[in-house]
Amino acid sequence: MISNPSDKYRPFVAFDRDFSERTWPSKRITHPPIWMSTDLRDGNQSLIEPMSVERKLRFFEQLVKIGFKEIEVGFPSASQTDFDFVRKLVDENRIPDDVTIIALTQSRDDLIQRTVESAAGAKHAIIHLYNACAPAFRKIVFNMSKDEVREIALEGTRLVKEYTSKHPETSWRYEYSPEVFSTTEPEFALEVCNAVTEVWQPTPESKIIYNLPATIEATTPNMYADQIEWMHNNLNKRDCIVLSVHPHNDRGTAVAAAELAVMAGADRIEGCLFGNGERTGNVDLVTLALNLYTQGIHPGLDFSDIDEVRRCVEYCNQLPVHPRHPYAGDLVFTAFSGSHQDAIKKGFARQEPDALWEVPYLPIDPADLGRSYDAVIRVNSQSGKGGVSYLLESEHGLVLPRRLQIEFSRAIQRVTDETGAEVTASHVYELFSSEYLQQTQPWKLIRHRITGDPKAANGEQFMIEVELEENGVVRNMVGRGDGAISAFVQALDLDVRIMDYHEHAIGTGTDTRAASYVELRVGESSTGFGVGVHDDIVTASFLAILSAVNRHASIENAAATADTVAA
Ligand SMILES: CC(=O)SCCNC(=O)CCNC(=O)[C@H](O)C(C)(C)COP(=O)(O)OP(=O)(O)OC[C@H]1O[C@@H](n2cnc3c(N)ncnc32)[C@H](O)[C@@H]1OP(=O)(O)O
Ligand SMILES: CC(C)C(=O)C(=O)O
Repeated sequence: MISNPSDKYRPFVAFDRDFSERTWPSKRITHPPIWMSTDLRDGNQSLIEPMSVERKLRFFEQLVKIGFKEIEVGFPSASQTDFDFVRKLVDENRIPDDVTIIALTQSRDDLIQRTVESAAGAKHAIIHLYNACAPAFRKIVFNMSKDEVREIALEGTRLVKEYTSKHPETSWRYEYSPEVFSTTEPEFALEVCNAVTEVWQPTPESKIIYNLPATIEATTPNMYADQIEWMHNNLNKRDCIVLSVHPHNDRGTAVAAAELAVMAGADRIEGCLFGNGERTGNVDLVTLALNLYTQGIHPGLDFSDIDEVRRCVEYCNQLPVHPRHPYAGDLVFTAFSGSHQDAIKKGFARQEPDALWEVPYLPIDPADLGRSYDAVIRVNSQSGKGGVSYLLESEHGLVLPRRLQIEFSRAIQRVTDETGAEVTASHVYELFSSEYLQQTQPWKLIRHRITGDPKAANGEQFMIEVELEENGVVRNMVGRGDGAISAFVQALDLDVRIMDYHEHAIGTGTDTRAASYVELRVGESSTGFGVGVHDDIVTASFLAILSAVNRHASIENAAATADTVAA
């Protein structure tokens, strides 16, 4: 990089005066624009390996399924593949009646003729003609004056009119793009478009499309919006015009540019799915459509199986969609960090099925896009109790009390810190199970029998006879209490106090099981949890007590071993 970039680059300025009449900043988008997919043309021409006819067909069918009514199908005069593809669509009646195909051409006689030939016979078709109008292109590419460049557009328009009139079986429309509009003087772009209007003679019933491309994105989206609003205000016969935009993403702001352009008066947007296209891409139509959806406006495009769309596009373009791509990436409905997981978990728990969407951190309900909640929360070293407990609850129905969540997430943290890797949902359960459910040393429950006597003295209403193993040795013990749990604790004859107790059912119907969580203090030690899961709720609570006692013993043993080693 050079030390003073202003020696090499100048800020782009569209107007040589302030465009103070702008109104777009206070506008809101209230309905979707007309969408035009240029995946099969602008998207295709940017690929390392352009699509075969088979891939193009598959893409076309996907676009129709999503709900596009305008689809640019290629640059038929550029290659036999493109020409054959368009003919195949027409000859094999593959274009639904409510879909209009678009074919792009340079403004050259032979190319226009072949383009019209490719689409002739379709029910509805648009011939899209372009020529670059920006100063650098006039000087470098064409070496022409403004008048000569305007004449390229007018001559092309006359030829499109002439050749299309020979095929009245097709309902033709016309689209003109002053290519590189983004860096063209607005007055000149206006002059060319108004002159084209005089030649084409559009009507309110049969409108012309003026597409104003940011062929190269040159400035901030607000300036593009100014350019669009100025054209919107000044074009002749505005009621006979569909005003279209075609933003590229050179500065990474194509989506914003398109949105502001719609606020500024654009009726239509051209772009590609997931932002494929020349260099940094065309504007991403998926993001635009779903941005609208999250504002409560149906875009008229259906992305309710976004993974299927993504797979199709990846196959056809032979390019991956980034894992963080808005709405569609593999990781966009996944939270790794603890506070995000905690908030998402709480959000899901409170979200009513038909209420306004309010889950923190998730701008859209993944289910609306056919994504599942399962992938929402994943656990690594950045995760806290929220993610861990969400996985146990969603996968295994275990609703951990808050202090147990904290206790167990420390165990997970130790593993993720050691490995540096993500812990899968099944690994979380394995760790939980070995930490709490499979602790059978020193105590293991064999069987028990409880009898109750309501007339017995206080604290003696329940009697338990319990068979246990202590370090593999069978022991039969008896205890009494005012409940089954206190009777069991008495039978154990250990210095333990139950500090907290929770229980809940897992599942419904005949498959219902019970989970018990016990927070227990042994002697004067700090408290620790135990968990029991069983078909019978009383047995689950005994298992939870033994789990807590056994965990305490194993922690003590580990500490004693560490002391011995240190000594
Ligand atoms: C921004 C965009 O995406 S625009 C679309 C771009 N896409 C493509 O170009 C892909 C398909 N194109 C092609 O395959 C070829 O360009 C073809 C087949 C259309 C034409 O090929 P060629 O005849 O070899 O011409 P080439 O592509 O080199 O174009 C350059 C010539 O066309 C002229 N030209 C460029 N654009 C236009 C235009 N829109 N209208 C008229 N003439 C044009 C140039 O001034 C140049 O003329 P010159 O040879 O007299 O100097
Ligand atoms: C032909 C035009 C619309 C184009 O693709 C562009 O300017 O990017």
